[in-house]
Amino acid sequence: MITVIGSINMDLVVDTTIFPKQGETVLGNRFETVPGGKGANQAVAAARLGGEIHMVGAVGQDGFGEELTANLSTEGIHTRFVATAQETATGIANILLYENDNRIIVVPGANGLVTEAEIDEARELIERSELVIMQLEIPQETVDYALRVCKEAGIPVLLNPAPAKNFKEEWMNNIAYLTPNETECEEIFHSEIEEALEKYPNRLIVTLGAAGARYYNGKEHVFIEGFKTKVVDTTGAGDTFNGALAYAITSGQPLKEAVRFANIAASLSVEKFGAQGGMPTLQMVEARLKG
Ligand SMILES: Nc1ncnc2c1ncn2[C@@H]1O[C@H](COP(=O)(O)OP(=O)(O)OP(=O)(O)O)[C@@H](O)[C@H]1O
Ligand SMILES: [K+]
Repeated sequence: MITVIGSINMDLVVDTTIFPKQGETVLGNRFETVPGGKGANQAVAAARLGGEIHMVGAVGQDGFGEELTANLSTEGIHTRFVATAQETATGIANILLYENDNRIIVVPGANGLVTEAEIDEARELIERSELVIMQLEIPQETVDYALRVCKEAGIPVLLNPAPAKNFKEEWMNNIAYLTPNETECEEIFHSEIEEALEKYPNRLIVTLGAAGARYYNGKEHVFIEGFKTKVVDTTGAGDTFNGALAYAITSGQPLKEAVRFANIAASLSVEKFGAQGGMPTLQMVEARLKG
């Protein structure tokens, strides 16, 4: 059983060919609301593969909150510890798609109210988990506290350090697996990737986009190649990688196989639109692994 402690957002996606200047109004092409937030996305990725997943987080007392909680339940995720905050709205990400790139404004809302009290409430659940997954879209103090709770209980933590600016290197003592992409790795360790990897053998796994992922096994650098595929939308690739890595590790796969499994799962996710849209089932990953 895996517990995910993290963010739950509604992504408000606007696709436009004209970008407004200050004070200007333009007409966009398309608008969609899609469930997101790194916490929820990683929970969905692991659940699609068949993992038993509990989510710890918060939404507001509004329509988006209801919709997002229902979405998690539909994916088979336990939501008993998804709190409904009275004081603030559900977290949102306002995503503007423009000229094959994006501009994003995140309003954390209820995600900012995932506090130590919520961790205490879920403590019994956390202590029963085989693995806890976290990211950095909830308050830093909460991550700090949850890491200490997990350390005391001997529960391994997989931490996806995004956004990287919220990471503290002292946390490494309490982290079993850290999964930055290359930019995040440099931002966190202020050194060459090789040097950081050698400092944390079998614990620091750096994702390399289409190229796959790498880590250091104590003797040599290990590169696990990505699976070449036709990309539709890479949103959610990192989240799929993390959810799948957690699932594979708790299924008893050695690190090398687990990273290969996560690469394959993430390669399937980039073939479809949206963060959660392309997250694969176990059968889909196994079929691609067999080639
Ligand atoms: N174009 C691609 N083709 C195949 N696999 C991909 C591609 N892009 C990403 N992946 C897979 O997704 C994983 C995570 O990608 P990446 O290193 O870009 O992380 P990220 O920056 O956190 O992703 P994102 O923020 O886009 O979700 C990679 O390790 C790889 O397995
Ligand atoms: K996708």
